[in-house]
Amino acid sequence: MSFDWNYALSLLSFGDFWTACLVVVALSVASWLLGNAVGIVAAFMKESRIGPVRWLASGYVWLFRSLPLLVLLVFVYNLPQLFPGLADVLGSAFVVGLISLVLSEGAYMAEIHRGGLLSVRPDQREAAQALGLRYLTVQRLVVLPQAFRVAIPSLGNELTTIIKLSSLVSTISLTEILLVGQRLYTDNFKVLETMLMVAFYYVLIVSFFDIVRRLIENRLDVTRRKTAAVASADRTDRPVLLARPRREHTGTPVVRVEDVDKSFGDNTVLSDVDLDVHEGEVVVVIGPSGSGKTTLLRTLNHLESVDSGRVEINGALMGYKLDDSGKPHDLSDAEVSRQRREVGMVFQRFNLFPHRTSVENVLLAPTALRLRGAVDRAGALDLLERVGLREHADKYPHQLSGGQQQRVAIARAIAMNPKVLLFDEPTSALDPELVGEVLGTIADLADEGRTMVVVTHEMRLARDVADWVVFMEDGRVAAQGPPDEVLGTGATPRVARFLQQVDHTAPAAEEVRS
Ligand SMILES: Nc1ncnc2c1ncn2[C@@H]1O[C@H](COP(=O)(O)OP(=O)(O)OP(=O)(O)O)[C@@H](O)[C@H]1O
Repeated sequence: MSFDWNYALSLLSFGDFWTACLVVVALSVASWLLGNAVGIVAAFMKESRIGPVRWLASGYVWLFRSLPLLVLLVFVYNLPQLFPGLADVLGSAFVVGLISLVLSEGAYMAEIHRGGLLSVRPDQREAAQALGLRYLTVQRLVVLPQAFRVAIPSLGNELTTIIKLSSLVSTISLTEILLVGQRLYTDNFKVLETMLMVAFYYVLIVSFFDIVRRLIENRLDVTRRKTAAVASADRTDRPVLLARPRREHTGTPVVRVEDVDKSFGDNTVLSDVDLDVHEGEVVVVIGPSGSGKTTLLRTLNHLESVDSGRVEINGALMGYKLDDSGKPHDLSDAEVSRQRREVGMVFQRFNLFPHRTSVENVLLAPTALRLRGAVDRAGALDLLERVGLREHADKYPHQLSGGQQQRVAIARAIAMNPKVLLFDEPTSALDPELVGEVLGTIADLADEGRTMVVVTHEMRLARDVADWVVFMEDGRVAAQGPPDEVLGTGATPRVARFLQQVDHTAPAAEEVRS
């Protein structure tokens, strides 16, 4: 018996196969889309802090990853025997196939999405929270797009798997490609010829979706875009900082910290901390590593809660409300997010959103929050102009130098027009030659009269830009006052020793004492 090529090729124009292809595509795409939705929900549930929610998701993933699809199909198909009310819905082989594939694939996709979610660095969530975005908005605009980009290759594989698994639905009489072939060869016994063409149709569909997957991957992966040469001609305001007239440490405080204590387990990180920051004042916080500077800064926008004491921004207690007996209760996510909009934050590692261009980073929060009078694209471009980066507006973070990224982060923070700007070691992650441009931008903001709290090891900032310097040691404010006093002749021996370590132009402790 010879292979009948003419017959095999004639099946290329056999209409039933093409109709069956459409059924396979519709079933596979619908299962993939719904499986993704189930998978994302299950992935979030598996990461939940609530035990029963986590157990429910784990149970689902465990059960449906263990069950063979064929068993599930037959089970779902026969459910109307137990529940006759389901006969209408489960009368269609397509619906039975869809439900079974979604349940089964959702379990696999949950693990893929969980991997994607875990790959998003926690500081991305923090940067979005610090902009005053609520939990769900943070997930939608910042976490999921980044997680999805990581998951896309594996999710593409799942679509291929689904397309192939859809052949199993022939067992419950869905007229898909395999069933069309089976019907043909039971009539004419040309098994090999028919199965060759069945294979051809599956390969065709899988190849088509492979191309689509690659296109989507390319589109979503912004890091594959060509890195335009980073122009060195952008404005780097001041090569050296100019000392500015000091502002008096008086008036109504924008930030008030009173008796704040904070521990991590047994480690007391802040103890009896008091601090006032007045409107238009630049407070620079210095001190040895581990003295609690960053933790103090993070309590100001409630990225870190306090154990006792109070933090007030513009007169409002940050993160808590007091009941009639004066007992503090946590504010809701929405209330804390609203408070955080008053406090801009710039992080040591910039924490720009890598899937958004510079201008989109600046616009993300104002657009998502739809605040009245919020900056629009023109406003965002103006802000980028102010930090000397107008011509880099459409570049992605990976196409910018560290100093440029930090200046975009500054523009992003001021786009919310906060009452106070916090800087957490804004130059520590920069190469030395890029430090000056960021310091210059901070000095410009000081000249504009912005209220700022800056944690830094840059003594130039403390000496030339600060109105008030706070020296922290072992979680306490060990000294505070105008820079000339704290860092100059009035420096305590401990501050003088610290200055000697970080700033070789400082006078030695002995000179200070004499
Ligand atoms: N989330 C956390 N969990 C546990 N311990 C923490 C946490 N954050 C900070 N700490 C601890 O708190 C102490 C103070 O840390 P913090 O980062 O505030 O100090 P710092 O003065 O900013 O130090 P550096 O100048 O090195 O950044 C350190 O001992 C640190 O290990």
